Amino acid sequence: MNGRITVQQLGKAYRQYPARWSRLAEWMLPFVGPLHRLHWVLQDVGFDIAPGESVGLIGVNGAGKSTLLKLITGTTQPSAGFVQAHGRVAALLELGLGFQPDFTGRQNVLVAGQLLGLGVDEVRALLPGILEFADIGDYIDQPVRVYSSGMQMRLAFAVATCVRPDVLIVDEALAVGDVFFQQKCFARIESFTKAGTTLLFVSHSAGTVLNICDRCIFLRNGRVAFDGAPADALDLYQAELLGRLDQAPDGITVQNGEPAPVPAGMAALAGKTGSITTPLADCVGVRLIDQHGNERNALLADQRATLQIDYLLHQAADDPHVGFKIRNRFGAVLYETNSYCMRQAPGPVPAGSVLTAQFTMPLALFPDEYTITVGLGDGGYGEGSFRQVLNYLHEVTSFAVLQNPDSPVWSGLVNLAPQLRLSKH
Ligand SMILES: Nc1ncnc2c1ncn2[C@@H]1O[C@H](COP(=O)(O)OP(=O)(O)OP(=O)(O)O)[C@@H](O)[C@H]1O
Repeated sequence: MNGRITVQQLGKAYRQYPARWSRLAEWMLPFVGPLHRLHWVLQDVGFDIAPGESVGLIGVNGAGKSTLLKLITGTTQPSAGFVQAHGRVAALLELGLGFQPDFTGRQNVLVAGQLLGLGVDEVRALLPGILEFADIGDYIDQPVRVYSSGMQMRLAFAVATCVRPDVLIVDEALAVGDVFFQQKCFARIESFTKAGTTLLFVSHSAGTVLNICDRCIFLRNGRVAFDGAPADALDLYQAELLGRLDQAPDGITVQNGEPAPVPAGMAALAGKTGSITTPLADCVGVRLIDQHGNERNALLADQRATLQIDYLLHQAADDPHVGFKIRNRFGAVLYETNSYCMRQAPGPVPAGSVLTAQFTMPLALFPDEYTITVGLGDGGYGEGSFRQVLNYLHEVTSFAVLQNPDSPVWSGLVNLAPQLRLSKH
């Protein structure tokens, strides 16, 4: 049945030779007998993934995740056992590797599309959508060798996902391009899974696995150590990362990193995926200012920063309110608020005036890239709804949070900055 992945007693071994010349010696002197030993990187792996399931695959470096994905896609052959993915399989593993450097992007799309099993006419019909998604402009008619690696990945992702596959295999380590493009990729992956595509997803991010997957396989030393609920698999994985799996697997829990729910009543702003512009107001500035008053797009974690948003009102507004939203690279909303929710109001603002809102806060975020969405509403009511949305700019800019050498070491999404008290009894 299309979309099913069957894996039975699967094993993969590589030959290991004691020295560089041994491979040659083994070949030239067969009577000496084998000089290699087999290094099993996957052993006795078995599972069945039903059509439409979203399954995470986790494990530390070297656990065998990439090898398993390559066996499923048929890029490499098993040494033992059986593996099959049924239906049309799209794999986002080594994106862009198949491109011919001297062909233009457009020519490569035609070739790559045919490798996916599409006819020339089908690829031509899909081309406008592919170009729109990749968004690399005139570069499409340049040879691929002049592309940046980000551009190659954009184009490769756009082609590989130009039709909905029955099985989608993604290695998140290849998370492509800038933060905006990553969000676009995740949105596309999500639309496929909603429409019934089976997803097998390698990830190191607990938040992403919990958001996307309904089941998770934890590989350890080339074997399936756990197959079941993502939260349990992540507990075990985290325990292995902490080096405690053998001692205390039950005593360790993982912060699941789920984004805070959107406050009730903010749907007027939060529910839109695109931007809204009206002739009533224009956003004329979104800037992040560090604690020394300098405008920056990269700031140190845990330091105070001010987000300044300036709106020029072309028409008088009775009760205007400014808001913002910060998302991470996976599109999760980490924080959002607006002046109405903060119980402050500038009062009526006449036409031609600029309304400036400054939100000052500690940037208690994990070092990474984030996007900012801003909005202006008029007439707040309820828990943060507006009679009228005057402007809403979805992901209008991005900024980076840099590691702060003065902060204690932590991981997760936000720095809860705990006060620690140790005692002995
Ligand atoms: N072609 C190869 N020849 C020999 N050994 C290999 C080969 N490919 C992979 N291995 C070995 O197989 C093991 C599993 O590698 P694999 O890349 O599948 O792990 P992984 O879980 O994907 O790791 P990572 O998270 O670092 O990508 C490793 O010990 C690796 O050195």
